[in-house]
Amino acid sequence: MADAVATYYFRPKEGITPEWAAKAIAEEQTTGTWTDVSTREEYVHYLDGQVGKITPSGDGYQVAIRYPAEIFEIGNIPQYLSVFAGNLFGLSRIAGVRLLDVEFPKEIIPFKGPKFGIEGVRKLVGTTDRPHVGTIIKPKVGLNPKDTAEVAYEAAIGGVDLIKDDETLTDQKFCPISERLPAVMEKLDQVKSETGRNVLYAVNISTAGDKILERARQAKEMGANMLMIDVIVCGFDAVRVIAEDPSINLPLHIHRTMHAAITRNREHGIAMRPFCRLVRMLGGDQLHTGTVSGKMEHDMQELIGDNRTLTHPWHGIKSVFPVSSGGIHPGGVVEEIRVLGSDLILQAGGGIHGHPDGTRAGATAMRQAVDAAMEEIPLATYAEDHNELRRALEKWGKVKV
Ligand SMILES: O=C(O)[C@H](O)COP(=O)(O)O
Ligand SMILES: [Mg+2]
Repeated sequence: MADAVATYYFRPKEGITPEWAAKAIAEEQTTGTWTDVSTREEYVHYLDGQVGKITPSGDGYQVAIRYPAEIFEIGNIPQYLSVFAGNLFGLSRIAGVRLLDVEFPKEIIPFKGPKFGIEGVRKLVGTTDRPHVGTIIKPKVGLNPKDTAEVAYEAAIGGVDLIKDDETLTDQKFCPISERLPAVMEKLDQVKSETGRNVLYAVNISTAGDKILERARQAKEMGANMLMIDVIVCGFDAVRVIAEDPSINLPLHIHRTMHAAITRNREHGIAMRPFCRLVRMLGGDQLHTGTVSGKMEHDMQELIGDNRTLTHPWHGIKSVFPVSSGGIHPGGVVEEIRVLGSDLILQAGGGIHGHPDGTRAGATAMRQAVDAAMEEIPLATYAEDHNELRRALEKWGKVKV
């Protein structure tokens, strides 16, 4: 069996050598502890972590640690995480340590991955190469089911391919799924009969571990055509449970609320990359990875690499649609596509519902911006005879998000 290799950035505290720190990580995560122990029998050493070459990186170092495949309980993601990303973060002689990436050998990926992937989602929507445009209904909480459906209709008729709930909207009293989902689907059916376009609605089924599968099945019965999961707060296994259930068979939109508590610090925590790999192997079809032009903190090189991790060939597992979301508006669309390519979902909440002429015009403006980018026509030129785009650029063209 091939080994798994995890790459870490780390910075030892003063007086601690990088060699000591890297060995401490490898030992803590495999067969050692803070001192030698008489119970570490000779026969357990085949599970030892192997420390690779240590190279300087920023204010610290980078190292690859090889974990023998046998240390993993195949298919047990909580256990995998405890190996790659467990106790090591708390070692007090190391000032900071960040898990940057994991090379997973095929042998420890017993999962089927996305059922749809980029190609499958494109088929549902009926596109070939342009980026998809999505919207998050705003305000993120508070609207009743009827108004939610009305906003969804306006966005869909204006041109979006995808509508999604926001991360904090689940099944509260003011907008229960049992009323919201049928109301939105009815409006999307109306859009289908009026325009022929198939628009997806990712209803947020995030909930407790013992309820999520039931909630997913109920959503399917109520006519859902996509499901959304907040992966960090629900846990990675939530994606697997839903993706593997044969009765569901719907594309999964994966939001990463809370990720920045883990991913944002460049010196400590876990980069987005390992999360991208986990979501892909576990069956997410779309995943938020960040934006080039939006409101959330990001590192451009990491973002580009994260999106590639989702879209490039990998162990024969289907690709995942990367989602740019958070402070996106028509003025940023060209830059997003230039840097991230067109296998991308551009999702705007404020950047659609905040359009001076309302949601429908906001959705149309986003689509016009995508068309301009695909036709390689400068946005300002395209806006001259596309009123919705012009009005959006007047409002946000010079705004620093
Ligand atoms: O969940 C998201 O991605 C955000 O709610 C995006 O909202 P915004 O486009 O208004 O920033
Ligand atoms: Mg949100």
